[in-house]
Amino acid sequence: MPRRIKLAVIAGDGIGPEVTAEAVKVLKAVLPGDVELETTPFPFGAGHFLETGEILGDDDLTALAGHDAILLGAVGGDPRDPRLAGGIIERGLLLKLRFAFDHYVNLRPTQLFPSVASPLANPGDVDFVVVREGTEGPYVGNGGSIRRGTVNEVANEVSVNTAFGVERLVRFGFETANSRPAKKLTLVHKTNVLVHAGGLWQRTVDAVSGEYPDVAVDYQHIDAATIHMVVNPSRFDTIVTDNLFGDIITDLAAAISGGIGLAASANINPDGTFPSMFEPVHGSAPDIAGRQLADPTAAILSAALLLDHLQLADAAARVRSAVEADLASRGDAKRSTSEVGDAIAASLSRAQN
Ligand SMILES: NC(=O)c1ccc[n+]([C@@H]2O[C@H](COP(=O)([O-])OP(=O)(O)OC[C@H]3O[C@@H](n4cnc5c(N)ncnc54)[C@H](O)[C@@H]3O)[C@@H](O)[C@H]2O)c1
Ligand SMILES: CC(C)[C@H](C(=O)O)[C@@H](O)C(=O)O
Ligand SMILES: [Mg+2]
Repeated sequence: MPRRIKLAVIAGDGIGPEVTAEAVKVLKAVLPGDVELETTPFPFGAGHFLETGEILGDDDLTALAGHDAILLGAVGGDPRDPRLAGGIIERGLLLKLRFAFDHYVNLRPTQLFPSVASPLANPGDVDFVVVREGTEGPYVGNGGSIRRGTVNEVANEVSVNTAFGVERLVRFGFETANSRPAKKLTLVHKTNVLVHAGGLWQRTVDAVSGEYPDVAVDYQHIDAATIHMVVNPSRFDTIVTDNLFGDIITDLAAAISGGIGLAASANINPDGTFPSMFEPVHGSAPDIAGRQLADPTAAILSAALLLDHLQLADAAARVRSAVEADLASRGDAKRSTSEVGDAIAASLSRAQN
């Protein structure tokens, strides 16, 4: 019996459909003959909301939950569109998925491939992974505003950090660090100012570190971490951090390692109760959408993370090698989104035969 993978595909908005098509193409090219890929498209996104008024209902969550994994392109429209104000898509769709499916690990690997130029003069060996918490922090929606629109307005956005949530993330961080050659974990936070949340994170790292004697532990404040990431990124191996710091630092990580078009991510539910979701770090890029200008590499590398998650490590490694070879072969000539996907898929199909 061939193994069947049921993949839900939320192509989304802007460049989402363009890059997702290439990721699916690559998945089809790399999967061994005894693995069948069944993709089911879901229309969610800003465009779907504007057409139908629907964002993501309970029935939709039930339908998605019946899949082995979710591949997402990007969602979100023009930030100036008043109909999309208040993060209606980001909160009502993307974060709702991450929260409903308990994607408490947001894994964002950063690697400077040998042939890729970094804006840093001396990047050194850039190879680290950010283990970002995905279901807590200031993202939970615990906030509000009083006297809205007046000069006396007061707005709150409370960061929620639970012992349960921090510990499970920190444990995943130590497992990740322990599995990597450098075995180094850096907690990134702001313990000098956010003393309550920071204290919980620091105490949790201290407590769990006792179980991982081979992992060296370091700490950096988020502001200093941005300096180190630019001046000496090779000092990082595994970064453990909260939801918001992780969001910001992974855009910086992308920028130093070849750009946002190469940055992949995985929203993981490690115990497998719910499907994990794989998506590029980037957004829907309305400024370049619909013109085949987007680099699909981030989506393709996200598909490699999906393969890892489904225990298809060989296929994942082959996608990464094909991407590495493709990056090395890139000259000055601009290729379209589908030309990049075609080239990577073709090299995988050739290797298969
Ligand atoms: N996971 C997601 O769905 C996700 C993530 C981030 C932002 N968003 C949403 O996307 C919309 C646009 O957000 P933004 O402009 O802040 O960020 P963005 O990542 O969409 O774009 C930032 C810049 O990077 C460029 N870029 C992004 N992806 C690229 C690619 N694959 N190849 C080449 N260039 C690329 C864009 O052209 C733009 O100049 C917003 O609605 C935002 O909320 C969604
Ligand atoms: C669109 C937004 C909600 C999202 C986040 O902040 O997590 C994005 O920036 C990301 O990095 O995936
Ligand atoms: Mg982000």
